[in-house]
Amino acid sequence: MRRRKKMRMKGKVKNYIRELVDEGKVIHLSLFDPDKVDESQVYTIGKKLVEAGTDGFLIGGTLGVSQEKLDRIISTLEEFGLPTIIFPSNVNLISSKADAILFMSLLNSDDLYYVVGAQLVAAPIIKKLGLEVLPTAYLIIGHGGTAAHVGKARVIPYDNVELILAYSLMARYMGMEYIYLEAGSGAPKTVDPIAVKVVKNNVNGAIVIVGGGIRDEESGKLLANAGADIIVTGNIIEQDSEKALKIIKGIKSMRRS
Ligand SMILES: CC(C)=CCC/C(C)=C/CC/C(C)=C/CC/C(C)=C/COP(=O)(O)OP(=O)(O)O
Ligand SMILES: O=P(O)(O)OC[C@@H](O)CO
Ligand SMILES: [Mg+2]
Repeated sequence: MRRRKKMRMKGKVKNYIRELVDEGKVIHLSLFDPDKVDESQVYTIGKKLVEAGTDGFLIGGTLGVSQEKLDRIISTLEEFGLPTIIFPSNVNLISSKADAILFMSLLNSDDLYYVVGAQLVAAPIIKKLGLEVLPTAYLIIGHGGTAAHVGKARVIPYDNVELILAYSLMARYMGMEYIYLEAGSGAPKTVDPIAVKVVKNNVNGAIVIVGGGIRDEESGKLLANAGADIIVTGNIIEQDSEKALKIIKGIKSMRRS
């Protein structure tokens, strides 16, 4: 594989995503959880994911993420010249090595800390580090997983499309540009494609990210067809990287009309 020239994506991630979306492409982002991944495998797995067509990397986890390991994993993934985007669970996951951060607010949390508290503490640090900010509404739906527990989320039922849409509209009206519909890492079921379709069709100008429990090509394509702009997979990369490559290839073969 021709190594993409090592272009710094700092400050260019938002445009990179927007261009891919405008070209009618469905974006795939590979999630590396520093607490779960074997560091010696990061380059090898990353290389396979890039060859399969992944568009960039999310790096983050809920528990057990040390700053040192986070930095080392980001630096390794930087080699591929694709965006490295922090997927934070708390303020300890801010690293100058990354190109951007999903500046997430867990809008359906019962704890203000996860709505505006962590964000308040993080903001001046992000400014100092010059990290590009992707303003994101993080909505935990259905199963929720570790993130729901840690983030004290009042999980939105899978089938409550009306509520998912209301949260998404609220987020957009507050100026957020990305809406992350999260079923939770390792969820037994993904977010419902119907919910994705309703959000994509009704929330003007938002980039819709979908993740949680996507374990096969079929579900990846279903969610992409329903309107997801960005598909995220994490656990399947850790558990069955061959399957992860299939999911990526399936998504990357799609073109929006
Ligand atoms: C903006 C900043 C710096 C912090 C706030 C971030 C927020 C809103 C956190 C609240 C919700 C939360 C705990 C999000 C975690 C997102 C995440 C890293 C999910 C990935 O989950 P995994 O850690 O991979 O799950 P498992 O390890 O259980 O598979
Ligand atoms: O690990 P999976 O289930 O792919 O989920 C990805 C991401 O949405 C987790 O927060
Ligand atoms: Mg984790």
